[in-house]
Amino acid sequence: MEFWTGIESLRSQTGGDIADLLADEARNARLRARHGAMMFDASKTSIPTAALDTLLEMAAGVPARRDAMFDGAAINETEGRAVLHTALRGTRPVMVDGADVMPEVQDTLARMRDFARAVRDGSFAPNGRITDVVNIGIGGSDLGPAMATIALAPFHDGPRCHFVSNVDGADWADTAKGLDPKTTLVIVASKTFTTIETLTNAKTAKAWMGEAVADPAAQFAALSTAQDKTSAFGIDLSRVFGFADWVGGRYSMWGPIGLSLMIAIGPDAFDAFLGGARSMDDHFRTADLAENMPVLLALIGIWHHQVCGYPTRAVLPYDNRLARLPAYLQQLEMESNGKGVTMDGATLPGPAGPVVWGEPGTNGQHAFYQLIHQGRTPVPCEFMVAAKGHEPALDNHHKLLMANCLAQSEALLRGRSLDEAREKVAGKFEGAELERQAAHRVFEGNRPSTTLIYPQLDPATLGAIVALYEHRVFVEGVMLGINSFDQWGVELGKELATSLGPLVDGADASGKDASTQALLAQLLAWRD
Ligand SMILES: O=P(O)(O)OC[C@H]1O[C@H](O)[C@H](O)[C@@H](O)[C@@H]1O
Repeated sequence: MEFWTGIESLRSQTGGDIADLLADEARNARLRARHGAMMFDASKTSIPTAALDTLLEMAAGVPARRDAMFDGAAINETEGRAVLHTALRGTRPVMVDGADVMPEVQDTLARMRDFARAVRDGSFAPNGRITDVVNIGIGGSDLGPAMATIALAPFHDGPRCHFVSNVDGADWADTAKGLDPKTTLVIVASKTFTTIETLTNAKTAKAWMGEAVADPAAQFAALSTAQDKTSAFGIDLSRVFGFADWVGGRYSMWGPIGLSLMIAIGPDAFDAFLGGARSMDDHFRTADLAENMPVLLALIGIWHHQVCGYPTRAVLPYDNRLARLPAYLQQLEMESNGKGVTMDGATLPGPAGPVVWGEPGTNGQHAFYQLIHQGRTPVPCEFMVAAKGHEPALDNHHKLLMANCLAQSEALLRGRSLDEAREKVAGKFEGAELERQAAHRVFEGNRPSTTLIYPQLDPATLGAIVALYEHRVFVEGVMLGINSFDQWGVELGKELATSLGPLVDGADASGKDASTQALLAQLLAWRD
């Protein structure tokens, strides 16, 4: 069925009562997917079984495209590239342009392991044992390892890892403050090695190190597809870890871009992380569409955004160590599917990806949940929670965390009726004031949420969660008929920043619009 025709046909099925729908256990079971020890439950949404069937029909083209991706076809058509981040964690041969890419992937992984071990055991110690690692990168060369390094804190047994991304000198300055240049390893992570933020920070780091050691470049490593540029920067090829252009930046933490994570948690735990993602790949490749977890997430996403018209979705991990997951998913989802053009160049007839945002629970509850519960625009909430924390002595905290997570999805579902609200305030107010006070305490309810649960956040589980979201983005992109693997929308700002460079140094700004001229004039006046 043609996608937008299908979307139109589904609109008449929206607005159902979730509590009523939940009475149908056969429906609920179809909205639950399991993989390994993970369970995803989407039964607290308004999707009726018939709509799920239609959405599954609309996804009929996904398997062929999925297989093309795993097999190395050039599905990133605007850049003429294969999309093979799955090969970075894979074991099967994959042919690109007639050659198997896996030997090189394995070889680079083996070099990363050797280097990570040498840093961790102190055999790599140009000016003393490495105590701190600073990853300098931005976007896909930062968010993945930064998110995962926080997520896997209980598994850290290597040097401390820091992440500098912003061109704002504050980022570097605040990070460098506590560091000893003699015992710091700087990893410059940039797929292209042309990103101005990263190169600016890398040069600053080199100068900082040069004040303390004779050969600063000896304490630098680089992660990039551009070895000519890493060499020009002065980094010896033995510490350059390359990858091919078929790895998209926001899909790259499974390979060299994950080096800082590997140094933090060790090569074995990193292997477990890859293994978790690989198991999700296998599930995605082989499970029936109706039982396929990434497919189910994608169908829920399409139901909420394209069919129901909800403009955003919130990712709410009740897992403090997943604090950076929403930021990571913002890039993964919004850079991949924030598109307005179909693969063949036509304007999309409807919206592509939604706005993705979020914060860990329970913090968000005391900040923005007010709007989620009583604002006029429903926000589909994607909760996640583990059965166990990593602090057995603080299990009372973990039980509260689980109770809060479940309570929020229940509150969104049930709401509070006017009668219940009246009961709450009866005795405190009377007459018209009672009615007024009660009205403020009404929760509409019937608000959708999904919940992903898992036994404990460990490397394999994190790998599986991230791969789950990667494939969800893929399925949504295929169904929308867009290219999820380019990012032309970030180019214009970069070009204009280059043209503004001389202007912030005082060059003639008369070619700029009136607003830009006024802002520039005031900024420059304040610099005098
Ligand atoms: O890894 P790099 O080449 O330095 O790129 C870093 C980031 O910059 C770009 O602007 C893209 O939007 C991102 O997809 C990319 O991850």
